[in-house]
Amino acid sequence: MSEDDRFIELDRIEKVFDVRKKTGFLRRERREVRAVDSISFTVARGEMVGYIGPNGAGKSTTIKMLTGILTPSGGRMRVAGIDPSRERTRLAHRIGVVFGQRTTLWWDLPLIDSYRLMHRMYRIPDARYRANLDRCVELLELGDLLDVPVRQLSLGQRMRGDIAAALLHDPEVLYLDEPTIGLDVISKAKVREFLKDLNTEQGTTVLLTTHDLQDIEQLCRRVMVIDHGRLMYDGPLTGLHEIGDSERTLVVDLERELPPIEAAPARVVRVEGPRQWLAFPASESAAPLVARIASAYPLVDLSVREPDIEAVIAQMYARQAEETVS
Ligand SMILES: Nc1ncnc2c1ncn2[C@@H]1O[C@H](COP(=O)(O)OP(=O)(O)OP(=O)(O)O)[C@@H](O)[C@H]1O
Repeated sequence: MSEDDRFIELDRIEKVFDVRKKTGFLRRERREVRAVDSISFTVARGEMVGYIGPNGAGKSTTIKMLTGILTPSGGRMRVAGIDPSRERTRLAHRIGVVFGQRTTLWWDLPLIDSYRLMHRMYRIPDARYRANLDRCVELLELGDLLDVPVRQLSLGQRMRGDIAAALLHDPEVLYLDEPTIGLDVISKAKVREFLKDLNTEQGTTVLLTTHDLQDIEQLCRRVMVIDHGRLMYDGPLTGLHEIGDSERTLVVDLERELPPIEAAPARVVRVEGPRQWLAFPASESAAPLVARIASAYPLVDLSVREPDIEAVIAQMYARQAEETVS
């Protein structure tokens, strides 16, 4: 494996928090929280990977370790050849971070002043700063916002401002923690479009944490699923359907109301007038089923619906929980 193939590398990384809880007047109970539990993965230079999981799964803790904010309790980690917790400042010049729930911009200053401060803090060469700022202002449509104090920006405007701030120093890696949270549909589309271009045109490596599965569907070919600090899945988004053992749905419009269609292994799950919904295993090909129904029933229209990823993940967690109990 070349250096570029292991641009981000985690080898059995752990993070254990020591939590002290008050249980009485003078009594405190110590408890260990294993937020990240022996996680290993590599991300190649230029990849865009989704990092998903339920609340408290360990996503933010992983990202904080990748930036050097937190030191792992065990394991080995490298980002662009650098050990994040040992050389946090050196790494800072090579990575950009956007935390959707928190801004890195100066609240009371006009947007442009935050950028000027970052220009100096990161010692970005003037020409590069100008070029990056111009590109971000154009693509993220920030032109009219540069003189507005950050606190007056809408959430979507602020998020675009934060993304630009993370990119002024030309980072090779961008970590995004919930970049579309709370945004309206149009702002989400703008942010996604920008990230897609950034990845394909600039070759920026992106690790994306999100609860919005459309972010993943539209941006990432590879997805990692984490739960209880453990990596449960690492592969293409389409593979999640398979391991979720999920079903696809055939929506059939008939010429008139008829008794439920018989077409095993598909089964009718809903009927509304002449429209019937049939569920069938996602692993089965739809073509023979469609052909059989078309030859035996008076069809007007027909469509296949893919399983909902959210449902697939929920199913995956449920199965994992069952396995733990049994
Ligand atoms: N500083 C801390 N001290 C103690 N426990 C912590 C600390 N930070 C996180 N945890 C715990 O570690 C676990 C993982 O938290 P983390 O924030 O990484 O999850 P997450 O996947 O990012 O969740 P969310 O989607 O809700 O942001 C949780 O049980 C959390 O309570």
